[in-house]
Amino acid sequence: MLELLDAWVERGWLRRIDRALVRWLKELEPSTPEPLLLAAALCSHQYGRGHICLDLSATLLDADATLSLPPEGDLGEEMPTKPSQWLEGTQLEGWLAAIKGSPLVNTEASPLVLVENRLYLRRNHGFEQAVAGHITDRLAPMEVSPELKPQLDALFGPGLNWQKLACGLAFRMPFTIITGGPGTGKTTTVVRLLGLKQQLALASGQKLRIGLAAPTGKAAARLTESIRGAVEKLALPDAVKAAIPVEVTTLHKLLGVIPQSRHFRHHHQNPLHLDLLVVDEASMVDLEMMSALLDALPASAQLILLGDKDQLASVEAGSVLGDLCQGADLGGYDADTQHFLEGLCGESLAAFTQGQSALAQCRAMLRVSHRFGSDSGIGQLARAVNLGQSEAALKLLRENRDDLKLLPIKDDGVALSRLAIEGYRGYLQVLNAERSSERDAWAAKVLAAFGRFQMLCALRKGPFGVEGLNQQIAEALKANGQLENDHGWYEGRPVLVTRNNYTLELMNGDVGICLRVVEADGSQRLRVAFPVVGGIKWVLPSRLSDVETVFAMTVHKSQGSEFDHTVLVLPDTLSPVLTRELVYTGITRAKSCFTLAAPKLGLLAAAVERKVERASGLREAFAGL
Ligand SMILES: Nc1ncnc2c1ncn2[C@@H]1O[C@H](COP(=O)(O)OP(=O)(O)OP(=O)(O)O)[C@@H](O)[C@H]1O
Repeated sequence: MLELLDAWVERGWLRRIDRALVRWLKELEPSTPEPLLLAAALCSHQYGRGHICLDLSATLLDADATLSLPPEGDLGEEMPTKPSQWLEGTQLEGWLAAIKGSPLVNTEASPLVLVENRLYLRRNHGFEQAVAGHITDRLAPMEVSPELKPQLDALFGPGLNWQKLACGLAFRMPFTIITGGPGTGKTTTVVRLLGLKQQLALASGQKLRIGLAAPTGKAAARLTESIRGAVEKLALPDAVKAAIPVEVTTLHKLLGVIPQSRHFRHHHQNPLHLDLLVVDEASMVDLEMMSALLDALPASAQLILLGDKDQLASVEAGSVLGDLCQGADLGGYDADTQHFLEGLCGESLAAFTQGQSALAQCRAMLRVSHRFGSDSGIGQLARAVNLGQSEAALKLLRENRDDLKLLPIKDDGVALSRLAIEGYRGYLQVLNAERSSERDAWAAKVLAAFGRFQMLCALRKGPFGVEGLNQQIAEALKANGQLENDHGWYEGRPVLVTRNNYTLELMNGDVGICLRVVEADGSQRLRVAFPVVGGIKWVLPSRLSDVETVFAMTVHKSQGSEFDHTVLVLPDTLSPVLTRELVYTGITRAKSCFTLAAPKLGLLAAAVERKVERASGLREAFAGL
């Protein structure tokens, strides 16, 4: 087995760390049967791809597809034995028996845990148990005042309105999930909710300690902006408005990062001082972070998660929001919740009682987009993609609507370069035209203009990956006289921070632009301007190590951001990362115009028809409740 794993590592099929785990297990227990060693290697490999566990029965059905082996493009001769070949003839019962019999599994502090057909690395099982446990503790309904209906009617108007019902659920349940697509009013709803809750608390002589958090700095900045706008619009006394926080922090900052460690300052022994916490962009929160967050939240504090369940799952392992929102389209309300919600809206909700579960009682799905009306191309395209209707999606893209464009691209890259030159012209013009403005104001204008256009792509490598596209676009802008240079540090270079830097207080996902500034002594120097709450942070390029040029950005990195015009560049071959969730996330980053640039249109259909599910036991954890 170890030789086989060596061959897989050499081929790039398996990570070194997966093999190291297996070697360690064999050292711990030299008599470990090979089927368990294989399962451990695959389990570790799956974890690297975002899965919380290895589903053994799914693996037996299609081992190579489950692990997407061999990687794209590996057509070499003399293939090593594939997992499917090694497992040929293996029955689930036999595999489970070999796993269960080992002291490495399901014994005290054993490195592996088996639950039904799911094999976990112990720490992942721990995180999953912790998340399920903390949420289960928050599923008991609270008493609701009869005054709630008129109060909600005053905020949302009479009748059936999912925003109102979401708000109602958040008065009834200590844990609430509000999910919905772009512009369905998640922020609006939660701000009205916070206004009402704080108003009631202040009237009874208390003040709620409210926290607002998002997974990345970019998402936090965007949310701060939209919450501030929504609070201003509230028809509430100034004293109440002043008691609603508008500043959103990152989850890392909220929990208190301890540098060089996986631990946080806040945990169950040093909980957060909060009565209510709202976490936006919850689809980006991975299982480990969710576990840390719930551990740090006092039992008395209410938690509200906001997010779009159909977006890509977190970059790190897990698909917490997706798992918790399984079946949310159906409603799934039991008789008590149905009665409560019908009392609030005065209409029958009998159509929303299928698929009942304990979790469904604290979930509301917002169903009407206020940003994209029914005739909006972006809205219709997002819906078609979400439903897996690839033909309808293509038809919409071909209709040449104002807000949807289709750009077939050829090998020479000319069309794409032309689009980039056009798209990035705006911020480069602002950069030059506003140079004489005050320094921070200039940078703020350049950054705002840069945020109006963004190219997104699926992959990192290859001509249609982030590296190839960045190079191509920078070259095109330089050749067109818009940039002074196309490598190293140059004025106009937009950069993305790729790793949290606590010293500089820059977070993974932050975007800055390199500008030539005049120093106090009259000398000129390149500095990178980053938007921060209340101003601009200027950083010398030499202090920035983990950054990359961001004319093109992966869709993964774009989560939590929006751009007026978003271009999604598809690759020329089908890759495992190209999925419905990725295309949907790319489309929904667009505020007013979306362009699909594709060398092969057929790939759109293939991607849209492929929905990924990350293996985890979170759904099962709530199924029986
Ligand atoms: N009930 C409503 N009636 C009219 N307009 C609304 C309503 N709810 C929200 N809006 C408007 O729709 C827009 C989007 O709302 P909001 O930002 O709350 O949505 P969201 O779901 O948080 O969006 P996203 O997370 O995609 O940015 C805002 O301009 C908001 O003022």
